[in-house]
Amino acid sequence: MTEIVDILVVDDDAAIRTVVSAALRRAGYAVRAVGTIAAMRTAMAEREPDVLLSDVVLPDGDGLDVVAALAQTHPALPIIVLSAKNTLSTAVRANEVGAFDYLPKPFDLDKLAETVDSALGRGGEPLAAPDLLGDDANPLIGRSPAMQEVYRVIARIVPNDLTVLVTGESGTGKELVARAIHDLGPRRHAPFIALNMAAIPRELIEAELFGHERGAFTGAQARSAGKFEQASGGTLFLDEIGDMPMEAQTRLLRVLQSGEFTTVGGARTIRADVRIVAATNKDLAGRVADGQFREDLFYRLNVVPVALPPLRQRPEDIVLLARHFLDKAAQEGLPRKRIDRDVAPLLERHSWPGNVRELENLMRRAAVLARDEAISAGDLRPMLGEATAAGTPPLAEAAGIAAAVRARLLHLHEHDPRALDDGTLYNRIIAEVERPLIEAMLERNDNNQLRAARALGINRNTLRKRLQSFGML
Ligand SMILES: Nc1ncnc2c1ncn2[C@@H]1O[C@H](COP(=O)(O)OP(=O)(O)OP(=O)(O)O)[C@@H](O)[C@H]1O
Repeated sequence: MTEIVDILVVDDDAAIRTVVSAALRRAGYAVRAVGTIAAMRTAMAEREPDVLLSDVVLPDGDGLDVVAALAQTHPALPIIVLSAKNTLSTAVRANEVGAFDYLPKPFDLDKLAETVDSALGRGGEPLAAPDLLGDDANPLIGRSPAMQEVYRVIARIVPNDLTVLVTGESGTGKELVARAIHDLGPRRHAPFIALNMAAIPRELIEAELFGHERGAFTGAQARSAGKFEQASGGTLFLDEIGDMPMEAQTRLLRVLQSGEFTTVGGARTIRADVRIVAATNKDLAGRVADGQFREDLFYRLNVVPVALPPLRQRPEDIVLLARHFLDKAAQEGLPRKRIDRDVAPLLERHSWPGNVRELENLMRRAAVLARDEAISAGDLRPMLGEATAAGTPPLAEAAGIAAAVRARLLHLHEHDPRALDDGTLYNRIIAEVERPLIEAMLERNDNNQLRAARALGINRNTLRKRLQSFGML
């Protein structure tokens, strides 16, 4: 006779109890389903189940508190948390309190059966030490299945020290994820230190990372602690890791292998007590193939990959994020605005080359520029560049010139690829950066060309030539 596996489902929603029970019975399990914590206790006293599936918000208490208690009293019982509160902190908390897995609602019934199967196979060993509790901050917004998958990965890596590589296009939230991993984990009381490889001169990267002794190189007048030392006990975020020069890569690899580093020009060896989170918007595997990135370092960094999906692949999140950014803008003192229902299709069909950052900037601009309290599709269309003939948004759309240029190139790649090869790209992009700069400096100097040219550090004739080329003279 085959052994009967008994599953107890706790959910106050009768429809979910019915659907889940039917799916699990079809998969060959015996199922009992109850709607409250009190009823669950009675059912557990009658007979201990082989797997428990519990909702988070229950009428007589918090399901996660119950899971935490059960993880102590019934360490062998695998518990799967079902939740409609699909936030990063729910995923992290479920993991911390010792749940075997976390399934965000609505879930796929096949996935449910699969999770129950693997819970039984695993024997219910909790995934994480149940002793740390993240705070309730939910820095990441998004309920799309793609973001839920990201939360599940983050929840699993938060409690340990594994090196993480966050990938994704520019503006998808890589830095935010790195901060969340730090803020929710055991190192949260120590510093989070970020270093952007693309933003510092190549020859200074090693000194920035490892620190230097007095006189280590020209200009090194005093000893300086590097980022590894500053981040001690905490997290070191290496942004744009794909831009790290080869020599620095070799040194970083050595640190990851030995757990120690030596300051530049110094004999001092220091133990590296940091968690490394690296990020890139480049195809790092491609760089390895081209010989621009060390393969061994790639594997060391890529212990746990977290891939952030571009915004255009998670349209369900767009309106949610738009509301969040309007709220944030209002908290920062910008006019409080809301979005009309009719804007959702417009936002959802835009391609978002600058991803979440582009949406955030758009909402800030709309908060300032829209006349009514409700932002309409009519307000947004020109800001999204839909009204312009070329269909390209102005460069200022994205924050940061490098990000703006990348966003523009992506946009051209998607909408007007021929423009990328027509031989005018350099001048066009430079003009777009240069013109607002010159305009701003003229304005600041009351249209006095000589003063504006001096402030810019260019010759007055050069300034005049540029103004002519812009048709401004
Ligand atoms: N899921 C999200 N929820 C809320 N805010 C988000 C989310 N993703 C990104 N943001 C916001 O969007 C902006 C860009 O995010 P972030 O700087 O983390 O992107 P990035 O991928 O590191 O970009 P880059 O590659 O250009 O450095 C930030 O202001 C961030 O707070």
